[in-house]
Amino acid sequence: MTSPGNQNLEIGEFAEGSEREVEAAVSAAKAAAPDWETFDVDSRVEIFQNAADIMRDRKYELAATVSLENGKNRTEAMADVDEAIDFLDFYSSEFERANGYEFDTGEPTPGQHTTNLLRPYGVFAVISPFNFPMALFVGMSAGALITGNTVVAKPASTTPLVARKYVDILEEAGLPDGVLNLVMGGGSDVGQPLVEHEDVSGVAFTGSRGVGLHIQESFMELGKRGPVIAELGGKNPVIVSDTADIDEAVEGVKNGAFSFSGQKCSATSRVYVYESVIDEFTDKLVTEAEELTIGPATDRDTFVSPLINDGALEDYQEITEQARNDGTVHTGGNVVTDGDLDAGRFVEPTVVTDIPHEHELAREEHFLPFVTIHPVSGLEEGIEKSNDSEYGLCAGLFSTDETEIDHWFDEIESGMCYVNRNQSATTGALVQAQPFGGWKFSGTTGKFAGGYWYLQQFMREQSRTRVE
Ligand SMILES: NC(=O)c1ccc[n+]([C@@H]2O[C@H](COP(=O)([O-])OP(=O)(O)OC[C@H]3O[C@@H](n4cnc5c(N)ncnc54)[C@H](O)[C@@H]3O)[C@@H](O)[C@H]2O)c1
Ligand SMILES: N[C@@H](CCC=O)C(=O)O
Repeated sequence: MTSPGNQNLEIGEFAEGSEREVEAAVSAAKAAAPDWETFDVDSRVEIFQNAADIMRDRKYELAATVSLENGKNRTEAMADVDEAIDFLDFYSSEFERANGYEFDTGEPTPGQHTTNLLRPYGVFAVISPFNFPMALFVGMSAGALITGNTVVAKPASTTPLVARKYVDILEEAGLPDGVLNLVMGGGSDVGQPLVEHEDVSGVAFTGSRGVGLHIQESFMELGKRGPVIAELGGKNPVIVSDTADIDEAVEGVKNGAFSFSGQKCSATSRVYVYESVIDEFTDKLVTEAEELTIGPATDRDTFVSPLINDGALEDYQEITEQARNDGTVHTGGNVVTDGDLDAGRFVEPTVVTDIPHEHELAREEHFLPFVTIHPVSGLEEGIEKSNDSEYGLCAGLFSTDETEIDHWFDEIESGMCYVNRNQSATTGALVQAQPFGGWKFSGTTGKFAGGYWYLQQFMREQSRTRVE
């Protein structure tokens, strides 16, 4: 494997698993499950707290690995590692606070004594995407493991190294053999047989809508009864009102649309701007986009980093060509090959107008530095168009009118809702403070990662009554 920003730089050679490795991994996870369930709350929590400490000590090395392997710039790579540590800290403290989800429910009638508890399902498959190779791999697998399941985990085929490092960290932190099993490889060679394996009871998946729904359907068809906890894509809308501070809105949309080159499920992708301010907003966004530094992920001042693979580069060329034909490209639309950049997959941040609301460029998730701007007559039209999507992940509003803000919070169909956030209009949720998940086709459970109702999904309830 090579680095997305420099294809002359070898990251390493990695195993490509198949059904045989899946079989061995599931069998190890199944064998380890009974013992792992008997670990008490404190012993389990201690392992994940140890892992968080090790990651804090190795933060710069891990972030550098993320940068080289998946092309995140320095800030984004550090945030990825920080988020992983936050997941470990938060899930540990939550599991501890809930006493492992075991409650004494008292004496329903004299002589009877009852407890109510949540118990693990058994073996979970954890399948993660390339774009948060540390945070999402760590977060999902920690959710499954701390609740007493054993895990077979498959990272994205483009980011195996970060996953390997985390598995080693957990081993060093005290996780017993067989509790977490890593199988590297592709979606159809490893992911699909893993999901379909008869001893896999539940799946935690983050990735595209198509793959996530396919996993859910496979589970149903096979008559499996455990959960498919899937976090899927987004087509995240932002409304800019005529009462907004336009400079703040431009800053928020620029950061939301172009950080990590738009390769975030939370990326800002369509902006509905009141007609009276759309020209000012567009001109300023174009100026800002043109000032962004495009470069290797590890360079200190790089903002726009490379695309993950050749497929993404081809998609970029295709959609920008379509935008030229069907709309107006104000800036961007080109592959960047200046100097050393021809060794990587670099592209310009792209701002487009005159694309009809119904156009697929304004409806499909592209996962690229590409944003469309659309005029609206006011808040109602902005909300109607924002909600007219099969996705419901993140949304933003820029307005200084309290009535508009309250109305938008009530009406917007979205998991994460941000008002006047110049840091980013739609990206950058923090674990625990801003739990992350999607409505509609952006997720399957309505419960959010890094939130107070996440861990329970990995467990099933049991009521125990004993007559004394
Ligand atoms: N909602 C969220 O929290 C969130 C977070 C990050 C990324 N995403 C989404 O992830 C997508 C981008 O990541 P990606 O390109 O890695 O996604 P992807 O769906 O292509 O791949 C995700 C994972 O699924 C595996 N996979 C592929 N086919 C499979 C199959 N048939 N069975 C089982 N596993 C299979 C892949 O190998 C990879 O490990 C975007 O759609 C983005 O919105 C969502
Ligand atoms: N949690 C991240 C997005 C994860 C998906 O790509 C954010 O809030 O930006």
